[in-house]
Amino acid sequence: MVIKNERRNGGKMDKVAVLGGGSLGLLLGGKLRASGCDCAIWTRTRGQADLLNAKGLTLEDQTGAIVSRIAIRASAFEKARLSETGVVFLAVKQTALTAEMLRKLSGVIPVGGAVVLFQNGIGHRELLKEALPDRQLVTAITTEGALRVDETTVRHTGSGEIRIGEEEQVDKRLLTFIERMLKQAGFSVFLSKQLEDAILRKLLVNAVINPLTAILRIRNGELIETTFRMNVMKSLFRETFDILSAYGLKDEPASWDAVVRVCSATRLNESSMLQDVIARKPTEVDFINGAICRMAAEQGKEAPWNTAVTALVKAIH
Ligand SMILES: NC(=O)C1=CN([C@@H]2O[C@H](COP(=O)(O)OP(=O)(O)OC[C@H]3O[C@@H](n4cnc5c(N)ncnc54)[C@H](OP(=O)(O)O)[C@@H]3O)[C@@H](O)[C@H]2O)C=CC1
Ligand SMILES: CC(C)(CO)C(=O)C(=O)O
Repeated sequence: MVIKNERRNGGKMDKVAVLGGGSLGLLLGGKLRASGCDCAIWTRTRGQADLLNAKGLTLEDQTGAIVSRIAIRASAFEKARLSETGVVFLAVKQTALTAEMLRKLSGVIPVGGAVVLFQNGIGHRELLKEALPDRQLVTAITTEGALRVDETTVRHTGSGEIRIGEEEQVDKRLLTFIERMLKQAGFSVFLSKQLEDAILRKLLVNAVINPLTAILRIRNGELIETTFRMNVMKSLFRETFDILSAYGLKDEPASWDAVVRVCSATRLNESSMLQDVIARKPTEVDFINGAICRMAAEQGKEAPWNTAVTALVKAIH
């Protein structure tokens, strides 16, 4: 199917955009656009934007079967412009949030604009708050699974949910707008006043599953297949839970069950850290296990397991 190549947004300001043409960005952008939202995808390279404009985006289900082909409006981030009250869904890795990137973001997102943060791990909210004063920052935690197959194809590897923080400093109408937009695109969305708990729980899951699958080069489900792997998982889990419990994480047995459940529910997934290791890209380990080590240090505790997995993941390449 040939899709009309839309005018690049030279001079045109976007009202809604997804920054990042990777796994999550293509899933968000594709589904938003398919639901009728006039959302643009901002990519790192001009080449990917050209391909998306020319070919559209192919959305696959978890078996790899094509679900839909969607006409897309894409532009390279260097050419991007956001309207005064625009919303950007930030779908880049934490490793991309360099000083240069933060400077660019502050040039593209006008005062009053909004950014929805989807990153795993912690630390990015504080970084962006400092770099983007007077913009509305919305934190999202998602258990959706996405995998970029190629520059114009994304596989929806697992349906989950999107929790959006209902923080006091964020305009309620903006939150409702974002919630409605994502729901219309087919996502399960919840506004939550207790997002901190969801952030800690996701951090725990990522801190256990991601480094071990990356080091052992196995899929999520293979982690719970042998007693040896379960023992290693349990040790990393116990240490991480103990450190996070000082920040309010509760119920160790239920938390362990949740980690095992995620392994089983996403058993065929390669974790995002394993995908990065295979693609020889920098991983988010510093913002997951590295962050746990820093939290331990603040409490005057040792974190030998988190220290070791951080070092091992970094040592792979
Ligand atoms: N994938 C998933 O299922 C989930 C991901 N997340 C989180 O979402 C975030 C994104 O993850 P994911 O989509 O998997 O990551 P990917 O690596 O697949 O995608 C990141 C995208 O960001 C782009 N990018 C990097 N630097 C820039 C830049 N300077 N300007 C514009 N684009 C840039 C990359 O471009 P290029 O490819 O050209 O380098 C890439 O397309 C991560 O923090 C992850 O932890 C959370 C839950 C689920
Ligand atoms: C939940 C999990 C582990 C699913 O793969 C994930 O979030 C990731 O890979 O980063």
